[in-house]
Amino acid sequence: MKKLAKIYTDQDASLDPIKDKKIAVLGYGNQGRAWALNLRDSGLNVIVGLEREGNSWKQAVQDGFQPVHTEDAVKQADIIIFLIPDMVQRYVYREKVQPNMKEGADLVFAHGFNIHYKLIDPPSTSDVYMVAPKGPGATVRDFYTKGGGVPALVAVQQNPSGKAMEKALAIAKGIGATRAGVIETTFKEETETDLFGEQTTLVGGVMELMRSAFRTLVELGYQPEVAYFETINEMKMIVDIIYEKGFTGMLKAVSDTAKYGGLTVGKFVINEEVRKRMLEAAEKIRSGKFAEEWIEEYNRGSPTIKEGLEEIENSLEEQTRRRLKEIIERGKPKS
Ligand SMILES: NC(=O)c1ccc[n+]([C@@H]2O[C@H](COP(=O)([O-])OP(=O)(O)OC[C@H]3O[C@@H](n4cnc5c(N)ncnc54)[C@H](O)[C@@H]3O)[C@@H](O)[C@H]2O)c1
Ligand SMILES: CC(C)(O)[C@@H](O)C(=O)O
Ligand SMILES: [Mg+2]
Ligand SMILES: [Mg+2]
Repeated sequence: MKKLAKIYTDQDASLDPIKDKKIAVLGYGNQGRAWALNLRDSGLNVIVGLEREGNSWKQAVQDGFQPVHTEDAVKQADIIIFLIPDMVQRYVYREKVQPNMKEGADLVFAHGFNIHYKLIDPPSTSDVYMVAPKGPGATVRDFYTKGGGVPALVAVQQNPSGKAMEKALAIAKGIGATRAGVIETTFKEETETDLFGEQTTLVGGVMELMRSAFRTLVELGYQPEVAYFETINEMKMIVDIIYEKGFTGMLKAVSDTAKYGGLTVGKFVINEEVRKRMLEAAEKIRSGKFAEEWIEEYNRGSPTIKEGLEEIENSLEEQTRRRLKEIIERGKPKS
């Protein structure tokens, strides 16, 4: 049998190792805002560090922080958390963090990309660890304010103090993750599985599955509104049941006709060919080829992202959603 994962919860974690430390949260976007607010609400000493006095700065001020420029946050910090885009981290590290950080300050990540692919080479005197929430930033904040927490992975890359894991667990506790549970991993495992998940399932796979089904129905002459409700809108309801009760619970909640069709046609559509492509996607991540391609895309000004977003925004799926928005809003539960 495979070794069971090591899981930590609230009883295994204490805020003590970081309660007297100054924590610099660099970035105030998806994760940055959630972490800064949760860590502050957990009684920790947070300073928000930002590059420019732009939208993030305004948002941080509105949330009661007094943001400072990155280098000023870094100078004071015992713990420096990178919550800026992955592609930006190495430049900010090189230009603002490394020249200004206190010797031995901790470097903390929410995703292993820059360390695993060796884009950042941290000083040997720093603890380097990761707390990677397994959910979007807005959910990290939402669950925390409602007494819960989004599960996370923790990993230690460098540990000159010998206390890196205790501090990783303390941060995980501070953002609410240990209220759920935190799994110990490595930078390699987190980086590769996170990229694989977002590409093949969470972001790419699910979206393209829904879009392909929508387009098939529309091409066959069915009304786009009917196709939208069927192949896109209902997904949330089905996934909510999977979240609450697993696949078994979901299969119980649908008709026998849906069970039979789902159990047979699901495998016909998502077949061995698709699995082969999933393996290819994993290989591209593991070999570093995906990282190389993404760095190159970013260096060219991310044209593929820009085109992709524009194509989706103008797509029939999104046009249909805009038409159905009021119905969807009206139908949402009121409490
Ligand atoms: N988005 C998520 O929910 C999520 C989930 C798990 C892990 N992560 C990881 O968390 C980290 C942050 O991701 P995110 O999605 O929260 O980032 P984001 O795109 O929301 O980051 C935006 C913040 O970074 C700042 N920023 C943007 N460009 C910058 C630049 N050129 N220089 C300096 N600052 C800049 C912005 O001002 C803003 O404050 C990444 O390592 C990511 O992989 C994200
Ligand atoms: C929220 C996700 C997809 O899980 C995260 O991994 C990201 O990169 O945004
Ligand atoms: Mg990711
Ligand atoms: Mg992820």
